[in-house]
Amino acid sequence: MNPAPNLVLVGPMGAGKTSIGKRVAARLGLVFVDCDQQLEAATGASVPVIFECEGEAGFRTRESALLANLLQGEGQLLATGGGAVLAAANRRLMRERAFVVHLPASVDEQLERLCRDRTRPLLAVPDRRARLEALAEARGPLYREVADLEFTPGSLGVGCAAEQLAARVAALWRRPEAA
Ligand SMILES: Nc1ncnc2c1ncn2[C@@H]1O[C@H](COP(=O)(O)OP(=O)(O)O)[C@@H](O)[C@H]1O
Ligand SMILES: O=C(O)C1=C[C@@H](OP(=O)(O)O)[C@@H](O)[C@H](O)C1
Ligand SMILES: [Mg+2]
Repeated sequence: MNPAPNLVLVGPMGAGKTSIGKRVAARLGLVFVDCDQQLEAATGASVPVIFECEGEAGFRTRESALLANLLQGEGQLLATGGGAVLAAANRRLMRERAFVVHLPASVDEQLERLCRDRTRPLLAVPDRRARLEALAEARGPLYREVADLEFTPGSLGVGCAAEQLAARVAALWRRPEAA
C-alpha cells in the first residue's frame, strides 16, 4: 500500500475522472480539484483556446506545472486530464505524492459518452474512433504504470461508481496521519 497525501485519478477522456472524482472527494472528505478546470481558471482561457494559441505542447507545460504545484499539497482528490501521464516527471510525482486510481473506459464507452462533446481538442478530428484507439494504445501502459488501483466503472452509473470506488479506496489507501 502507498501512504500518500493525495488521491489522483488517471484514465482516458470520458472515463469519469471529473464526474466520479467530484463525488468520491465528497464521500472521503477530500478537496476536489479538476486539473483542467483549474488551468482554465488560472489562464482565463478554455482548454480548446489554450490548445489553439499554444499548441498541445503549451498545454502540457501548463498542465505539468499545475500538477507539480498541486501535488505539494495534501488531502486533495485530483481529477487529471487524460494526457497528464505522458510526462515522466508527472508520473514520478504522482507516484510519490498520491494514491493513484486508474479509471479505464472502452473506446465504445468513450464514443458514446463524448458524442456531443466539443470541449476536447484531441477529439476535433473526422475519425474519433481511430484517434481514441491510438491514444489508448499509447497511454494504456502509462496509466497502468502509475496506478495503485484499477477500478472499471463499466455500466455502473456515475453515482454507483463513485460509491463503490470510495469504499475501495477507503479500504486500500493508507493516508498519512496529518492528512
Ligand atoms: N460510469 C459512467 N456511466 C455513465 N456516464 C458516465 C460515466 N462516467 C462518465 N460519464 C459521463 O461521461 C461524460 C464525461 O465524463 P467526465 O467525468 O468528464 O470524464 P473525464 O473527466 O474522465 O474525461 C460526462 O457526461 C459523464 O457524466
Ligand atoms: O486526453 C487528453 O490528452 C486530454 C484530456 C482532457 O481531459 P479529460 O481526460 O478530463 O477529458 C483535457 O485535459 C484535454 O482535452 C486533453
Ligand atoms: Mg475531466
